[in-house]
Amino acid sequence: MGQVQSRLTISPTPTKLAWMMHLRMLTTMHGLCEVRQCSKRWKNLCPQTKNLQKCQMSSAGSSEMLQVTVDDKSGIATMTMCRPPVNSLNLEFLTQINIALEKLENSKDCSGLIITSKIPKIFCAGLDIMEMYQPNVDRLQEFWRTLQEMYIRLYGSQLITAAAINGASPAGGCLMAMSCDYRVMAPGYKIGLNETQLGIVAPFWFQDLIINTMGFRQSEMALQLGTLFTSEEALNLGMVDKIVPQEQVMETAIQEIHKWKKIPGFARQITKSALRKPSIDKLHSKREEDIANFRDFITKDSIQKTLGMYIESLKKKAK
Ligand SMILES: CC/C=C\CC/C=C/CC(=O)SCCNC(=O)CCNC(=O)[C@H](O)C(C)(C)COP(=O)(O)OP(=O)(O)OC[C@H]1O[C@@H](n2cnc3c(N)ncnc32)[C@H](O)[C@@H]1OP(=O)(O)O
Repeated sequence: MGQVQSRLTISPTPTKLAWMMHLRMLTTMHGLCEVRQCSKRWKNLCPQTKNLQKCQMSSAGSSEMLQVTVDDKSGIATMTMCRPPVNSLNLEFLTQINIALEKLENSKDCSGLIITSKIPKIFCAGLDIMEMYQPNVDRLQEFWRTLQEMYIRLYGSQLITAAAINGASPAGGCLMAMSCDYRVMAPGYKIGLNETQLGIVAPFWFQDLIINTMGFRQSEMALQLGTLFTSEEALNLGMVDKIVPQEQVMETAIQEIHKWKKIPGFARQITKSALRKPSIDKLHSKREEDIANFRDFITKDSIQKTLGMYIESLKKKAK
């Protein structure tokens, strides 16, 4: 990538639910208008946002879960996930992604976004299963709301968005990739909505997203069977748009965004919004119902038992 203008590093946050709720309230309160007033560089963020970042960093420790860089010349941002071992999405990680998405969305200097991973062979393992196993119910609901938020922000983004899928991308990882405008993937990995294989159910908005991406019939089969597709199968189905060797994934995503940037932005954005708005509106209108449904489903004894067995199988496999 060319000259990097600035870098925003968001580090892990404390785990307390109260803090997460506070964070959400702050991001809502200091959302659109304040961030718009921010200067060109991330380091000149508005006071409220700066404080927010300081809080996060000071309570953080040294690991970096999400790195965001913005290329000065092209206005293309790169969001690199780095939450070992497999970039699974827990409440804190999702919150950081949402904060970064909000900032990028409201920066007049950013026109495109690439999402990728720093973890070898893994794009994103989907939701952190530990969030759903023996959960605290308040946190579980907040977790789901934060995932909804990520989908609404990413699928509804005005930016040109691309997923540079440089590793495995099951379930929530596939959701994240499909929420982008374009997907370029390296060969030899798996991607798909495999929820039924875990004994859980992809909610209606996951279903709508895959249907919007690759059509009803193929989605119907993929969802019921919980199929994880190879990169090549995903390309044939239209789940991803291009396969290139691993080392070319990022550069290809950048080139693709450049191509999209040649289209008048206003026309492209209105078109995108018209196409995606019905799905986003549907989730908005059923948001609380969807959270309650998720909570009631996940906390069932039978589902807890199934999740416990799945966790065990993952642990055994990892040994
Ligand atoms: C009404 C609606 C109701 C419910 C809807 C709920 C929707 C859920 C959507 C989801 O996203 S569910 C999550 C689905 N994800 C998966 O099934 C992925 C499972 N993981 C894998 O298949 C593999 O780990 C991998 C292909 C991603 C990577 O393979 P590999 O490189 O061989 O790593 P390991 O399998 O050895 O795993 C390393 C380490 O990471 C832990 N782990 C893996 N995935 C997750 C995860 N999603 N959440 C939390 N932890 C995960 C795994 O247990 C290993 O941990 P150790 O402590 O044993 O090292």
